[in-house]
Amino acid sequence: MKKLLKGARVLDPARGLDGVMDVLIEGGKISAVDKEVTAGDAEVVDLTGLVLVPGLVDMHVHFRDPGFQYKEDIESGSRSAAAGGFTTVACMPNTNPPVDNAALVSYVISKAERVGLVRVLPVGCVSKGRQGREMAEIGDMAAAGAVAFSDDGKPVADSSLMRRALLYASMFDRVVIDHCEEPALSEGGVMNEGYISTVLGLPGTPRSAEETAVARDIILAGETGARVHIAHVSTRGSVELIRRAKAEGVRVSCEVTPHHLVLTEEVVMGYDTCAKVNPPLRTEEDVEALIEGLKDGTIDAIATDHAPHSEDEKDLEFDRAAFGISGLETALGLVLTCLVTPGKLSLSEAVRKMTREPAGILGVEAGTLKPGSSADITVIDPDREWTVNKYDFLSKGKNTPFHGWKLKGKAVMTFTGGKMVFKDAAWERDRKARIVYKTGGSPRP
Ligand SMILES: NC(=O)N[C@@H](CC(=O)O)C(=O)O
Repeated sequence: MKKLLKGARVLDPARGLDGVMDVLIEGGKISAVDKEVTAGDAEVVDLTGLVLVPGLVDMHVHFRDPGFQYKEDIESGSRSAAAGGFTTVACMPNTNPPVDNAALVSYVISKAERVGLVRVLPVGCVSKGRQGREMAEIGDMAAAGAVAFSDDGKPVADSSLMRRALLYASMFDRVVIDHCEEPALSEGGVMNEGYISTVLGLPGTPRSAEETAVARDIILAGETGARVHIAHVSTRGSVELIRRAKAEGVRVSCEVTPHHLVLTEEVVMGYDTCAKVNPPLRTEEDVEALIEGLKDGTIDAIATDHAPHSEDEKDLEFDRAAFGISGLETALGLVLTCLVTPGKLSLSEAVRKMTREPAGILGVEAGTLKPGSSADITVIDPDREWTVNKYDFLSKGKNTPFHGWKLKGKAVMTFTGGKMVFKDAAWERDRKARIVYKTGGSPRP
């Protein structure tokens, strides 16, 4: 079955493409991207006025399966990803049991394939049971399809274990993703340490808890020559450390979440537990440094750290609630509204950090529209105005601090391997109505 996606602005930062073009899909693959492609027998989809980009890649999600499926499972997580415009996600192993062996890596892969909506790439644990003591079977897990290794949710606090894991993972050309947090400094902290934590009477986590761990990882990566990836960077100091390390040739990459780019600790003022996240939301100065880091290439990728929780785990006193934000369905809208529209980041830079860059860090073939590659495609309506409604989320996790936010720009169609895995029904209705209004006739089928 051939499909011809016609007339969109096609943006593929991996290949430096930006212009109105047609995209032909054949046998689940991209077969042509060009001005005026003709294919007589293809189903034609008119995308005039829309933006077509490679399927978004999120290198940091929590799908909670096995063990915590009441928060999310691979099916609900996949639906949520497709609705957010993501076609590839890397899934963290802080499940129950933790994904620390080849059998569990295979479980995640086969369940995701059965669901068949998006590509779910398992990240395996660095340590057995995520206990931070003994190294897990990294080689076995790599052979079974783990794309990276991390104890995310916890740091690899033992520096000797981290050093050995870096060396060992590099033998399989895999990256270690570290949740940088020095436990002795962060212990008990539930928000950023500062004036607001003092006013609210909540224990704070200082920036140094993150930065000392980032510094250690940089030193270990420099010494071993192995690659390290720093998850969810949140402070100005971390950005500066990583910038300096990159300039010195250390093989370090990092990501930032949409919530750390658009919110500060001030949203905690009302004790909203949906703003309780790890690492904590910081200050304006940190947000500015994170955006600067994105622009100058210090920060490679935007990743959601999609962390769904049940209502019972959030509807509690602030210090007892779970850490985490359900982020897949708001990420693109937040990036477009808060970074691209005000000119802080170009559309092309934003797309690059949500496609090519994370795919490159994980070493997976995704994030480009190169002919011959899998037809993983996201169609964005940059003018679509919408209001975040957590009850509309396809994720089981309704824990968002963005409920009620008015955003502009949205994924309206998502294709994985040429198959449409999401279409925004409300948007489609409005578009058809607009066409009728313009032409005064019946809408095109
Ligand atoms: N980011 C979060 O606030 N929560 C994550 C784990 C983590 O990275 O702390 C989760 O798994 O819930």
